[in-house]
Amino acid sequence: MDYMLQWRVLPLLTLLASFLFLFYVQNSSKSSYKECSLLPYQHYWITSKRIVTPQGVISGSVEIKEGKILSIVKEEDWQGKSKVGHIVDYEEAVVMPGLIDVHVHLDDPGRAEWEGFPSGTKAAAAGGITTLVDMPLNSFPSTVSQETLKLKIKAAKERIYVDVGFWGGLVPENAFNASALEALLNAGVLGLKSFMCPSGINDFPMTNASHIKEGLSVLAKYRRPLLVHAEIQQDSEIHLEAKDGSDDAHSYSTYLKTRPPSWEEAAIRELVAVTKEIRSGGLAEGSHLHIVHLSDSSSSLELIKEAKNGGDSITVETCPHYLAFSAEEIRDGDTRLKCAPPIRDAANKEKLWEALLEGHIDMLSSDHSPTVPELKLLDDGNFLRAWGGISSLQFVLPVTWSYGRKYGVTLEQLALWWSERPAKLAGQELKGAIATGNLADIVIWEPDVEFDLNDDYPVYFKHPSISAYMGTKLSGRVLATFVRGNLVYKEGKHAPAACGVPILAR
Ligand SMILES: NC(=O)N[C@H]1NC(=O)NC1=O
Ligand SMILES: [Zn+2]
Ligand SMILES: [Zn+2]
Repeated sequence: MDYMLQWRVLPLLTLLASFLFLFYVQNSSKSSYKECSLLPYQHYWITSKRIVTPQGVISGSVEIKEGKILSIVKEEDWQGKSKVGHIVDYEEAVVMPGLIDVHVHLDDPGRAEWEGFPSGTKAAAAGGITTLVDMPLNSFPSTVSQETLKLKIKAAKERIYVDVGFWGGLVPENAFNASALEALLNAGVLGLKSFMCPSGINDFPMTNASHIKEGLSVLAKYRRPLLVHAEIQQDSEIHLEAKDGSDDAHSYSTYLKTRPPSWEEAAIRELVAVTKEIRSGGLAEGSHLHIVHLSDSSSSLELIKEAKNGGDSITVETCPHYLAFSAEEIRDGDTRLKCAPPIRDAANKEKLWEALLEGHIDMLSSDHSPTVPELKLLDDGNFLRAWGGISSLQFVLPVTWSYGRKYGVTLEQLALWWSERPAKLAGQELKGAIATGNLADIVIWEPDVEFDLNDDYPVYFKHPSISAYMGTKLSGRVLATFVRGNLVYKEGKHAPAACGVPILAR
């Protein structure tokens, strides 16, 4: 090519390449929009004989348009109504608000080999969870500042299949630094979380009552909750070091003795004293305390009931593993069931169910706290050294249903414990119920379909072998999960693109 010709052709080629590039960018963003959902409609109806609404279970249809619930029509009012849009008929399957799990450790960034945003949120979607709130610890660094929250958001971006909010950490380092806490809250955490005993994670130290009081008073201005892991180590108990390495370390009863109910009781007593102080100081407006994963259904629960009756703004959650298992049945060396506070005896479990059914326990959460199999020490079975935490994220709906049936649990109760009340705690007023104007976060499931959690079962969270539920039979199969109107999961298949969004409080 001669020199002059090159001069004319090159700019033309560059122009052509630019056009092609722009065309590609435009179209790839268009196709990724469609990849968010396995259903190619923006306006459609979900029909079923069993739709769980705050007004009860109805037979009818839910109209969804551009991610929101546009209307809910009962079957008897359906005739004569003009039906614009596609109809998906789920017949007898249950249509319920998507679950909101307010207590999940996704460990991303920093310990993504334990769990991760893609794996954790795929598991959530397959289990009917449409929103989860990520805990500030077990990832690295811990989410204790504006900067570390940014790292979380960056790690979550375009990698989450359901919506994800974040709790920030209240730790000694930031507790007396109101401007640091405000920066973290302004950056969008939905509230703060702290520990009253060692957390098991070095960069997440425990707090005392004065840290907690400071945290609660800053949070009150934002009307966001403080979540607390309520256990305080008591002196009188057997020393871990003395027992470690002995045969006893393989027996569950040894571990159980190391964390008696008095640990929970001491923590809750102290927390209630703090809320009383805040009230007497006239600072209670907007302040809210949430106790995570209650296991002790005796004295600790009584203290919570008293405080609630006295007008304190307190809520409490428990987890499916405390409702499904009891200490008596945990085999020696089965560290899959090690968690803190520990799973207690069968009588304690019965009382937990009673408290839940009577409304003294407000909600449920998974406390999905995974690790790698090596740290669960499954081969060795040393309860004192193994990682404490139960992997369960994908299974919480069928577990609550399967174990709750014998107590007469209703679909409305499931929606209350897993959607409505968690939505309120997380400040998500457009989520948590199938109601006109809300976001279309919905799970479709078949309560009577049983399945075995065997090795062939598709589990999406990492390391299913450490989950205490593997090897059990459950009832309640999730058919489909919709997040803001996107069908993100359908019968073993996820939408191609991860279109969940980070939820930031403002
Ligand atoms: N660090 C951490 O996730 N700890 C959790 N595990 C557990 O069993 N209880 C917890 O608080
Ligand atoms: Zn905890
Ligand atoms: Zn936890």
